[in-house]
Amino acid sequence: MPQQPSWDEDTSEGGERLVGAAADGEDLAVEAALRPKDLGEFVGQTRVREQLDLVLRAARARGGTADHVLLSGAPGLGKTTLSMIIAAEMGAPIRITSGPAIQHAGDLAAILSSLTEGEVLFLDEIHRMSRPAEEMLYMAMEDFRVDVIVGKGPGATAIPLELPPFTLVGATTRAGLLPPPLRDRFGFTGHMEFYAPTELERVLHRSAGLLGVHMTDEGAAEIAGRSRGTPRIANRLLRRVRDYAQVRADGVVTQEAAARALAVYEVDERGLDRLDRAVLLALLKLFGGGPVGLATLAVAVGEERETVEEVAEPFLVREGLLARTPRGRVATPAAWRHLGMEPPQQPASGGQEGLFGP
Ligand SMILES: Nc1ncnc2c1ncn2[C@@H]1O[C@H](COP(=O)(O)OP(=O)(O)OP(=O)(O)O)[C@@H](O)[C@H]1O
Ligand SMILES: [Mg+2]
Repeated sequence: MPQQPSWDEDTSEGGERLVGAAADGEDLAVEAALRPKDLGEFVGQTRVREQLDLVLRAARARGGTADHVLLSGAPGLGKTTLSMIIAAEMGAPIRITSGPAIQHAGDLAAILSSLTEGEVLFLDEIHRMSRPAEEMLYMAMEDFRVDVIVGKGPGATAIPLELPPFTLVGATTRAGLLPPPLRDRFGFTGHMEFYAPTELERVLHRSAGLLGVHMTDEGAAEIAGRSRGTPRIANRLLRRVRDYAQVRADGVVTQEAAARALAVYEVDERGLDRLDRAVLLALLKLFGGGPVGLATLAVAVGEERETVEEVAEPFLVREGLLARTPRGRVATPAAWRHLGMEPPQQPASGGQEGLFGP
């Protein structure tokens, strides 16, 4: 059975985890300063960047408003950043709101009717908008018009309201949850991928420059490898390593300082933290690599079932360390090797032959 990617892996932990992808309070405070301001500064995402560049250039050349843009991808990959870049590149103001903030269609009508021509409306977590608001948005996106309903029951009347042309930028961690009629109304959809280590090194060098931190190339590589493909995590780890370098070394972020600092914070070379390793270790040591049921595995690590399933597993699956099979959780040979053990020659129990190919 194919694994459904789950991008919401870190939403349940309140951002307390050093390698959690959701923004915590400290992130929010520094992120504004670290956000790239234009497409040229935006690292990686080559395809999305090139496509978006064309969309925006063409719109500018026509002297018009850019098509509506949908950005999808895991937390911390740069959706909010890109929405601000879109506005900056168009020389347009940006209005920021989110799906959960729009409870009633009236809330949306109020926002839409106050937009100025060419303005960018950023709708974060667009998959969490209420149904009536969503339907109002369809018409607004397509015809730049909304029907404001006045009154109730049989006497209710719809008053049409013209809107100035605007660009909607929607962001979602779950593109699959968007109703097709909504998805179809975006002229351009950009899917954000996880970043390669070399791209994260560039993000880190840029951030170190802005924060006034001295960092060697090796230091950047060490942090990048532990950042789970996510710029937000890379920037957060950089701040922790900077602290360590200040207090225990000469302030320079070297490979050694980074490795030692992140060992203190229990983030290993591959970006696994204490919980991730506890899950793998239980799976290997107590259950011979599985298969074992989720409930049993959760008891063995002393965590809630949901914590194991939603917090630890998505990254382990993504890294190819753990597989979810109909018979239970199974460790891959890579998991054994990651924890410094030899994978067993024979499959842990019968019937697993062929699970990982020849
Ligand atoms: N391509 C990039 N180049 C440089 N820095 C980046 C890039 N993408 C993201 N960042 C940094 O990562 C941080 C998080 O990015 P951002 O807030 O845009 O993520 P997001 O996709 O909106 O996350 P969420 O789903 O949690 O809202 C920003 O502070 C920004 O500095
Ligand atoms: Mg965001």
